Amino acid sequence: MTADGQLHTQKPNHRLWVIVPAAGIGSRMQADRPKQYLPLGQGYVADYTLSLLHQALPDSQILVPLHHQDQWWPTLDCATAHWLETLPGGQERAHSVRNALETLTGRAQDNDWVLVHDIARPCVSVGDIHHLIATLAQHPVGGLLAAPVADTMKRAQGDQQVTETVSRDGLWHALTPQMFRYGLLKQALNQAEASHQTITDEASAIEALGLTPRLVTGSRFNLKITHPEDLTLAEYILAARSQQALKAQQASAPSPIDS
Ligand SMILES: Nc1ccn([C@@H]2O[C@H](COP(=O)(O)OP(=O)(O)OP(=O)(O)O)[C@@H](O)[C@H]2O)c(=O)n1
Ligand SMILES: C[C@](O)(CO)[C@H](O)COP(=O)(O)O
Repeated sequence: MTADGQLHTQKPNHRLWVIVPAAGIGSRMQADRPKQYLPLGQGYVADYTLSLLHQALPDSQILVPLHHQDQWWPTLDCATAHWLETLPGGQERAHSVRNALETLTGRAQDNDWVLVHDIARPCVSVGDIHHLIATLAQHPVGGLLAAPVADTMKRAQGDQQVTETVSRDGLWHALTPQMFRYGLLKQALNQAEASHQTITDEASAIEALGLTPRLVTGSRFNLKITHPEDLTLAEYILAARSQQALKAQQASAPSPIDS
């Protein structure tokens, strides 16, 4: 990784592998198909996420754990891309990530970085991905994109009666990508599995080893599509981003008097 934070993946001893867990069924979305295959913009949710990751990390292989009954993957524009490989997912997200790490046995070295990003987060930006990689370049543990909690947080009983207000001081929303070294992440997830620990992100498995992942501030636009209204939000975010890109392109284009 060079000083400019760009990851120039040289030969095997400084590789960055990308894992995109995509074996969920999106039950909370209440749609007729898994949410990663719902239409978004000009394509599907999965198309956006995968093509953005490839744009950010063109030299990295992207491993995509899929549900064993996934019938939609072949409909993606990028399904046959050489930089992608699919593999069987698992019962939980952590199992899907573990399966991908197993696939890398004999290919990845312990010191290689592994970046894990939800397929359900199509609005992540290239800038945030590069910022995460640059910030963690020399970090001994690794870390994750995160956004500080801005709302007052309440805890409630099952009937939504408030039981307490939870201090938001030091509270962050864990986002993805999350990035750790191959050997450590494999050890952490295997340990979590062996101790029957329920984990919902890679960082919590690392924390269970007594280590301290680094939070890297990321955009709140990097939402995880989970409930129906999230898809509408994602449409707005991507539309605004392409509008910004168009304006920037127009601003940098030579005006007629320049030519
Ligand atoms: N066994 C699983 C479960 C989830 N995921 C992936 O993990 C990410 C985050 O999970 P979540 O948002 O919970 O997705 P789903 O499990 O599909 O959603 P739900 O919990 O509503 O069913 C998603 O990209 C999902 O595809 C996975 O690879 N393997
Ligand atoms: C990994 C994650 O996106 C970080 O916020 C989140 O934990 C995934 O949780 P899910 O229940 O699998 O959506």
